Amino acid sequence: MIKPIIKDQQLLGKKAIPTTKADLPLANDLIDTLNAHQAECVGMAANMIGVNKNAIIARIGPFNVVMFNPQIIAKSHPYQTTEGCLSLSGTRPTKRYKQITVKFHNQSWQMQTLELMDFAAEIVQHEIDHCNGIII
Ligand SMILES: CSCC[C@H](NC=O)C(=O)O
Repeated sequence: MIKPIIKDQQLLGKKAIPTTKADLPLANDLIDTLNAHQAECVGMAANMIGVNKNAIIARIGPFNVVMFNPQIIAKSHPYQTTEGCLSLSGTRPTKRYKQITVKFHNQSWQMQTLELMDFAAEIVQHEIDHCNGIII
């Protein structure tokens, strides 16, 4: 189901609760809501759709990749960039890493590890920040 986007900075400032297998259906709302905003958005965290759980979605090339309890286990090549967010007006400067390795439970609740670079890595870092209550 398409959910409204949360803009309340106090709600978005909370650290997300770890997900369990019971949270798998959340993937459908993340996919539907991201698809509804595909013109202006490349990723979302569950708290942006009103669910304070540790889950994100990222558009990686043609794929919508849902990650439960994503964790960055390696990162390299820091750089400065500027990002915007559906939950925020304007843009803000931030530090990101060009290359990351992220570990997560996928939509079959299997542990998966992905190495990501450039924009895909940037999206995942942005969404994991949301799960930690950090908005850019
Ligand atoms: C480059 S990272 C930006 C991610 C952002 N999504 C919001 O959480 C968006 O604009 O889609």
